[in-house]
Amino acid sequence: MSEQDLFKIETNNTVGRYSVASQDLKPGDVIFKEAPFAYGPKSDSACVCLGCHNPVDCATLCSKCSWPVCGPQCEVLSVHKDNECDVFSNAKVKFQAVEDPTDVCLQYECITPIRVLLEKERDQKRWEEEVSVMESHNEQRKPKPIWEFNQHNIVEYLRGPCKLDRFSEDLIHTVCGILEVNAFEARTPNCYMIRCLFPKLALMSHNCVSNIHHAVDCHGNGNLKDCVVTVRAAIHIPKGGELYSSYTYSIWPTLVRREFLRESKFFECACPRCSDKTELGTHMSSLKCQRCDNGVVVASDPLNDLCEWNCTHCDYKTHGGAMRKVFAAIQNEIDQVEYVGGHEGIQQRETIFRKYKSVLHPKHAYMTILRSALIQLYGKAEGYTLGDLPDVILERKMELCYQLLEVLDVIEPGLSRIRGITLYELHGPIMMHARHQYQYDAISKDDFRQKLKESVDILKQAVEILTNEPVSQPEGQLGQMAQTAYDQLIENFDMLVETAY
Ligand SMILES: C[S@@+](CC[C@H](N)C(=O)[O-])C[C@H]1O[C@@H](n2cnc3c(N)ncnc32)[C@H](O)[C@@H]1O
Repeated sequence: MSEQDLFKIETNNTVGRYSVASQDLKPGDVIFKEAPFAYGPKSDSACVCLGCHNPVDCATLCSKCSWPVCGPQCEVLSVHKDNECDVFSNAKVKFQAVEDPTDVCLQYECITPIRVLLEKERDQKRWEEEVSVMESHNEQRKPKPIWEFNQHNIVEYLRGPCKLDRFSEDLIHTVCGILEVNAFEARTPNCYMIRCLFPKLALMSHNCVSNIHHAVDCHGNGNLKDCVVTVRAAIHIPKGGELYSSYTYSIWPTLVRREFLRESKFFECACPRCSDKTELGTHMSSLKCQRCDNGVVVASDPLNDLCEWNCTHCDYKTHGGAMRKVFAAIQNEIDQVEYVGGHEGIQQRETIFRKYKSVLHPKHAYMTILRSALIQLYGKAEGYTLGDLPDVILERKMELCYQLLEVLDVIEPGLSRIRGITLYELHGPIMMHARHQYQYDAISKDDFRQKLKESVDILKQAVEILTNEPVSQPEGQLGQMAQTAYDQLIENFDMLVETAY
């Protein structure tokens, strides 16, 4: 079946163009695959190689244009050679040395817009049909500081020193807007972030609970087919059902998601999750009431950021503005430990977890974010590998996984990457814990067999999700590992039961 059969484009006054399924879709069905129109460094990028997009120290420069690359193998990659390299070398625009190559490098702001503009000239048809019609929100962006920033760092730079004055100011601003509103992040094989303009993927409307799954397969070989996205149904989608992706981090609370969408995508999200005081029963925005101890504090009108927040049991009330401050403070605390790994990372996150346990609903977004990080650390951090963990920590890891999955089943249903990873993280502790219990005579052989089967079933679900991920990415590699582990477990199941004691 051709991809045109799987979705079609419709239009309405609220979202503009959007996509609907043109037939019933089941989880995992490939809706389409596409190569980007262009890809390149993100806005606010640090210095990266202009061929493979890995970070560089800027000591090695392209022999033709003198902008940063890893070496001769990267300067000849088409994504650089056929784009900015020509422009910079013809106009003799040199890269200005930077003190710290890991800082944001303003000179890089122009790279991806140049690539879009040059691709427009090479592929006029795709530009006209798929890209020129994209939303740029120029009118909303004009009064914002970003417009002036782009005028100075991109528009004037391209039309002046880069001698690209064949592109009008309006067109360059529109390209900047198209990128800001429509580009998706992807990771290079070394896991560095770039942005890609996928015109079909950008047709999907936003919903804070998405029903599609997209995975970008990036090989770093520097041509356009290098970064192909595969879009699948994450859950059952009936014929005529709208296809939704999520433009935000799904584990943020409503106030934060809506603010992000307002600021960067220029619309007020009113999806069912945002409209519901309880976030579809997850309570990812709710606080525990400090006055009555029985109720939870929820927004009276979640689509109004400044509404009153009330306790469900007593007359306690507060204000959306105050809640936003509370969320910002907690987010800040969590951000501070973002890169702290190992024992320290575990201790610091557990401390924050304990601190907010009596304040936030157990499934609150920030408790969920902490859970997700702790799950990754327990079982991997030094001194905390799965074989090292005592039962009490195995139990902690299982509890964290089950609680996280309860939330993910609602906000990331079906074939979502984070569900796959969490299921994978859960299967190991179940198996390990059951073996210990059996060895201590705390459970019978039949119970052990049952627990082992539960673990294998969970691993199977992880395999079904993660083997859809490209093997160029860590999740795809995890999928391969999970598949091997699953095959071995199935083959040796009886022997494992017999020899575990
Ligand atoms: C990536 S584009 C999606 C395609 C776009 N509708 C079009 O016609 O080109 C994102 C823009 O679509 C609109 N949009 C997407 N989802 C929306 C939603 N749930 N509510 C309102 N507007 C939405 C907003 O204007 C947003 O900036």
